[in-house]
Amino acid sequence: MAGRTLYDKLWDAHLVQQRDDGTALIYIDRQLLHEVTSPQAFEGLRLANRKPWRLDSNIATPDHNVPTTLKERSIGIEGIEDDTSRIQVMTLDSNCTDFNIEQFGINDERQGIVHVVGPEQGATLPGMTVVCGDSHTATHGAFGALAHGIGTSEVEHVLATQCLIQRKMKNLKIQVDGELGEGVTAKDIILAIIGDIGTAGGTGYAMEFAGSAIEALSMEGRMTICNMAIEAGARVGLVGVDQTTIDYVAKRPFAPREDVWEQAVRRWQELVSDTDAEFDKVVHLDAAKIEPQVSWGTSPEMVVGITGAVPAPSDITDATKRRGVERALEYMGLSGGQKITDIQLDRVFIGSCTNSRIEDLRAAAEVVKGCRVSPNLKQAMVVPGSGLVKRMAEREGLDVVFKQAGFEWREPGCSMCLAMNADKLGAGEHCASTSNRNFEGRQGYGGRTHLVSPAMAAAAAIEGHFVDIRTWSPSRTQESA
Ligand SMILES: CC(C)[C@H](C(=O)O)[C@@H](O)C(=O)O
Ligand code: SF4
Repeated sequence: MAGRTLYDKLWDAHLVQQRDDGTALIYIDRQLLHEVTSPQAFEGLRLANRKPWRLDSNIATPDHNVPTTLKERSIGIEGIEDDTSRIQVMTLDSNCTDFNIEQFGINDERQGIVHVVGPEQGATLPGMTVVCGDSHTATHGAFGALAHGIGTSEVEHVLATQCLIQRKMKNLKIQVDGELGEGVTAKDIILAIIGDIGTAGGTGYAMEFAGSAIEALSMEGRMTICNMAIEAGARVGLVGVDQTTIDYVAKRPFAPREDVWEQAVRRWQELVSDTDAEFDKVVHLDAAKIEPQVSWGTSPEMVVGITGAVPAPSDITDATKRRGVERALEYMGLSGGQKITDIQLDRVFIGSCTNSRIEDLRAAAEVVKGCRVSPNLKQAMVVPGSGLVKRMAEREGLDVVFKQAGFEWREPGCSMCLAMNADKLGAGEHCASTSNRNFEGRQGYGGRTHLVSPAMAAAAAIEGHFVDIRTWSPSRTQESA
């Protein structure tokens, strides 16, 4: 028998029933819930007079609609000024109480973006199936877990039955070998991959990231990469389990206790693709060739290295492609051929489930230390991914570094990643953002998003435009400003 991929192994281990029509029933180990996609699911349970099948498999936290200013947060749910947001967060709260589901509520220090909270708590473990009514659930695949987003009716189905109807995907391997250059990060790897294969490149596949460059990454870096698998069209991103995975999980609140730990580790170590496993498609990338990336357009595949330029429509022969680029340039207020380093910024956002973990904040703080945010910016903000990330950062003094440089230091949540709360871009504003989507209006009506790594966002905040982090030296230190 041919070897199996990691995805095959996870699938086989959770298969309840294969049906003749190609669909299958799989068992779900963990469901994460947030306020946007759960209300109708709970309502459905209520109407059918059903109870959750396995209470302790569910964990909830509000993230999309929570305000990030201390002023609103200190009051709790009642303090949320926006009516829709307040109702959403309140509804999650009362549903969790009614159905007896564990929630890290708005004033709980463990609250945060669901994809930061799950792994941080050890609620995401190797070998699990993890679902959430959220497309960035792919993040959790960094642990060798089969994780993907689901729709609200499926949230209800999982609550009620602990199972999900799925079709098996194909296997795609993204092999990234070699060493990253100084200042080049996991975010640049995934942006470069999407730039290469396009936003449909992974459609229909479970996408496993492998190779020496992936193995060298921390869990934070691997999560950043799997987080954006969905932006490459794949619902599932995966990284095989190794010692880095196990070290991260050890002693987390929801991790297996001491008496079963060794047993769990032995099972987890099998969660890698067999050496003779066959993938339906393999893509190779050389890590050493990846530059810090900046997206210039309205899709994550519209991305280029920092030394590059915005494409000129006149160079594009394919008419459909040319029109797509023209439209994106018009929306973004950029001209063809413009150098990336010439793009002037209005705001800088460091946060989101892609890049708001402690390592991301450390990387950004390292860059801004002793510098001043450019006076040309309207705002530069740092939004930790969870209350625990925030506390850890504050213990390390990172909040002081950011504040002294002129950044706002906020409370945890999705924040400016998408315009579902008070943190928004104004029309026409350019934002260097560490998030994952740059669609039209994503960060606010008419807003213009440029996706970058935390280090690149931090340096851009100091200069007011993009710079090459590899060669940059700050023009504005705190002494000179
Ligand atoms: C609101 C939610 C359903 C959505 C998602 O599915 O990803 C959001 O988190 C996003 O990033 O666009
Ligand atoms: S941080 Fe952004 S991408 Fe992540 S879950 Fe929230 S809105 Fe979605």
